[in-house]
Amino acid sequence: MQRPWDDWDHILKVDPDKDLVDGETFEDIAECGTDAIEVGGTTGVTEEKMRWVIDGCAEYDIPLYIEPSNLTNVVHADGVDGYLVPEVLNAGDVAWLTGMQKEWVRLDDDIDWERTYTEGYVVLNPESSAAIYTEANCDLDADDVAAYAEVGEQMLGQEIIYTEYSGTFGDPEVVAAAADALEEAALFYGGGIHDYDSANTMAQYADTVIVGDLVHDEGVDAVAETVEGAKDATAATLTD
Ligand SMILES: CC(C)=CCC/C(C)=C/CC/C(C)=C/CC/C(C)=C/COP(=O)(O)OP(=O)(O)O
Ligand SMILES: O=P(O)(O)OC[C@@H](O)CO
Ligand SMILES: [Mg+2]
Repeated sequence: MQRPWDDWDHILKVDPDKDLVDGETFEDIAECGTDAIEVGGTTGVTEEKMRWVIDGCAEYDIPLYIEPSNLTNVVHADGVDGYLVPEVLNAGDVAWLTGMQKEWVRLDDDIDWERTYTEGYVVLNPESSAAIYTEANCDLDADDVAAYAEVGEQMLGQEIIYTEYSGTFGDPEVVAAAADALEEAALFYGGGIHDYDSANTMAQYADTVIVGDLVHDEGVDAVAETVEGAKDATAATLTD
């Protein structure tokens, strides 16, 4: 079955709690070459801030997905193409696997299941907000991460496994092990991608790389380089 992310090599994750670089606009963001925009962040994301980004990006012809981090930042608005809901496979508290999801389903009467997908996260940077909030067990070696990826796909039916090193560049061997463990599920990688080479390295293993803080810290030209790195890795795989 065709999935929206099948052709995505690169996602730009915009954090509504962070500013754009001075002088840059949502139009610049939409046109930086990325395949899709995911809107989300762990801390400080309110409905109002979420709407600011969604409204800013909605008019451009690029897939726009909300990645909620809590119940209050799921926004239904024109221009939103869908929802990518985290399920943290290595969370220390089951609230981050099924608890918040249960509350969302209980309280939101407008969930469009046709456009709602889940991401089976393995959170791997113990210093990230995501790890701290979810009390994730990040003390995992490559075999552990590969096993989580397999559990996610084979036992929990996840179509996306997301190796998440938010804020720091991860270990390519760990990401490679996760890639080897998957059959059909897509492997997402995010964390610390900041230039052509870092994107190119992880895109050799991951189906899709996600770039976050770079857009807020350095801007769209730096992001465009990472798009190139990711696309070149995919092209090299196709000609192998
Ligand atoms: C069901 C609903 C409505 C929500 C589910 C919420 C869940 C399970 C969230 C899981 C973990 C999480 C907080 C994911 C958000 C995505 C993410 C990891 C964003 C990156 O955040 P960081 O870079 O760690 O934090 P900053 O915001 O500080 O940059
Ligand atoms: O901000 P960075 O480190 O690029 O991480 C991207 C993304 O995986 C965060 O959820
Ligand atoms: Mg971040």
